[in-house]
Amino acid sequence: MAAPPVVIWEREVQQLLSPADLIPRLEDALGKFSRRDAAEVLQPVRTAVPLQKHGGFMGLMPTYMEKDGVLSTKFVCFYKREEGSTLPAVQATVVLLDPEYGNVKAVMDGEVITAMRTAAVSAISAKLLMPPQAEVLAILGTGKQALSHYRVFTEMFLFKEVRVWSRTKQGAARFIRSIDGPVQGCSSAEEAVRGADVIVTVTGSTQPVLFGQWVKAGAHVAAVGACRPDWRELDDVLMKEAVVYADSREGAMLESGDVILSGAEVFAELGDVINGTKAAHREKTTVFKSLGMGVEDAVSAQLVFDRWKAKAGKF
Ligand SMILES: NC(=O)c1ccc[n+]([C@@H]2O[C@H](COP(=O)([O-])OP(=O)(O)OC[C@H]3O[C@@H](n4cnc5c(N)ncnc54)[C@H](O)[C@@H]3O)[C@@H](O)[C@H]2O)c1
Ligand SMILES: O=C(O)[C@@H]1CCCCN1
Repeated sequence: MAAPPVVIWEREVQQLLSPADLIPRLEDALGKFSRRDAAEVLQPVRTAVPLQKHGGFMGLMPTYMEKDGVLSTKFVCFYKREEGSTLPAVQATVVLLDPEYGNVKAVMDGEVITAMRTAAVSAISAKLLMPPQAEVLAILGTGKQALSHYRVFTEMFLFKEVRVWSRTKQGAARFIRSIDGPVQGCSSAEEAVRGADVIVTVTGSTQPVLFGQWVKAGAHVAAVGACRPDWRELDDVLMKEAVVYADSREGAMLESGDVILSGAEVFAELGDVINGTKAAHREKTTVFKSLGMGVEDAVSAQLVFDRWKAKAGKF
């Protein structure tokens, strides 16, 4: 009989994971995913079960990395929350299994993993696609992902100015209080993004919050929210003018309202750029449409588990 699973919760995951260690593993995983070699990564588009009564979805994100011996799934519930709601917008748990025996090895909090790996993948997109000498970063939204994107982007890049916009004054004030570094609060999304070299959209909006006419030619946009086929964060002008990259082409075609409803073409996956099979058009306006992938959670969870074992002196 297999040993019972270990439970690794939020504070411990936080202590065991860092963007600097995660980024090379995520780059490797994105490249493997885009090679579509079933022995490297098997990852179907997530199943989303509607939670009609609560205005949300339960996403199931299984992944198998045969060569690396990693089998995992994330359960993630995400909701469209009304303004003023105190309930969380995203709740996640990652389960790591033994691919040979099929038993669960570890159950871990998925909040820190989701926050960190999503921001790290956006930072990889910026590293590959933002204009050279990018000076101004703008963040639209001030929730959990906004915080993790601020932390990872300011750790990885040197911006002269960071701007943030929230739909509420309280949201912006809370964000500014909780970060440890300079940031300029803006009273409109337009004010925040005009002239910005890199723009991150991390809102719970289902309608466009970023419009192409505001975006400087050559800027890079990492679009992280709007993960349902009828939800938007970006308008048609931006989607049609930009060169569009995605984490998963299939995911974008099935889940991204920004891609589906604008009719924009996905030029490449981030993994294609990492593999050198598609160009990084830094000289053009670029959009990275992030939907989030199970393989990102798989490598993050494996890293947490390896570190946990080393710390506990196990195996
Ligand atoms: N791509 C990925 O891998 C990935 C991973 C996690 C979360 N997400 C998505 O990113 C978004 C942010 O997630 P989070 O965990 O930071 O949520 P959160 O609830 O902590 O923050 C959401 C932010 O969006 C703002 N917002 C909500 N509705 C808005 C509207 N109509 N207009 C403007 N602003 C609005 C809120 O005020 C808040 O600042 C969500 O859409 C979530 O589903 C994507
Ligand atoms: O990949 C993820 O973890 C997220 C969760 C929230 C909805 C979008 N995708």
